[in-house]
Amino acid sequence: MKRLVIKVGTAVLTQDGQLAIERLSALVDLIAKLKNDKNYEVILVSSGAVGAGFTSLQLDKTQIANRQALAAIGQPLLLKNYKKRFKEHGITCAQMLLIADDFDSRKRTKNAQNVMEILLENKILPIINENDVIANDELLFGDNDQLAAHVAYHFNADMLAILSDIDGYYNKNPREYDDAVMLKVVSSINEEELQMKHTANSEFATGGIVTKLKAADFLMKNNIPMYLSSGFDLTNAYDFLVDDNHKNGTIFKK
Ligand SMILES: Nc1ncnc2c1ncn2[C@@H]1O[C@H](COP(=O)(O)OP(=O)(O)O)[C@@H](O)[C@H]1O
Ligand SMILES: N[C@@H](CCC(=O)OP(=O)(O)O)C(=O)O
Repeated sequence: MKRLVIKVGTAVLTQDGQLAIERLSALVDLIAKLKNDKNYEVILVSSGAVGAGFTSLQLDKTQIANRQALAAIGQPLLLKNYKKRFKEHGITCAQMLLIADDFDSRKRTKNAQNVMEILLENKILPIINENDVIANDELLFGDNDQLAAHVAYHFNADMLAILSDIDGYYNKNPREYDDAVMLKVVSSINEEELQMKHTANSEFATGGIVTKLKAADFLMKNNIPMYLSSGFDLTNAYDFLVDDNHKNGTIFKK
């Protein structure tokens, strides 16, 4: 049986200060298809708590403690929406809030692994986010891309799929250069690419392309492939994840 981790970013889940419910629903439909039709085990890593929190309370999001408070407000809102839509497919959700440090502790990792196996055995959909309230450094410098990579590794996934606001990895930033070309298969990432400036495209996001490259680099070193594709238009994700047909999007694989 295949075990997939799917990570979705803030830009996909929010629009103009609101939750992008249509995109969230489309993501839910894709995951339901993978679980119900293909019998895959799926783990969802979802950003969007800070953005969702801002829909209820407009705190100054340049302050780290405010962003943490927004995450605390937004996380249940996000889960409420996921739960409602997954229920329409007969899927029950569970929430796991983790920070990078949790994977430094063997005991904590083992506890989380035990819980994960019980959830997956029972066909539950685990939804993971960073535990933003306590993850001070993470909110400033970290991101869910790398958390998702650690989730894929520690929970023995066969692949990580990142559904982003960009449809793949290009030889240069496609938002700055019209002649940028998508790299469909990437088998190594060099130091220079890993040191590029953080360039998150949405105001509530912390990632950017570099965090995706770091996630891919970590996974490639551990022989787990990563797929990067659009979370706005899921056509390519359906082709690849449901139909095993790599028409577009980037596969990072050694
Ligand atoms: N070489 C590149 N290929 C693709 N995207 C790039 C590249 N360089 C910079 N970017 C930027 O990275 C963004 C993706 O990161 P981000 O906005 O954080 O996505 P997400 O919200 O899905 O985590 C793209 O929208 C693009 O603006
Ligand atoms: N934990 C934060 C996510 C921050 C983050 O990594 O965002 P993104 O770069 O869009 O994946 C939240 O839920 O708002």
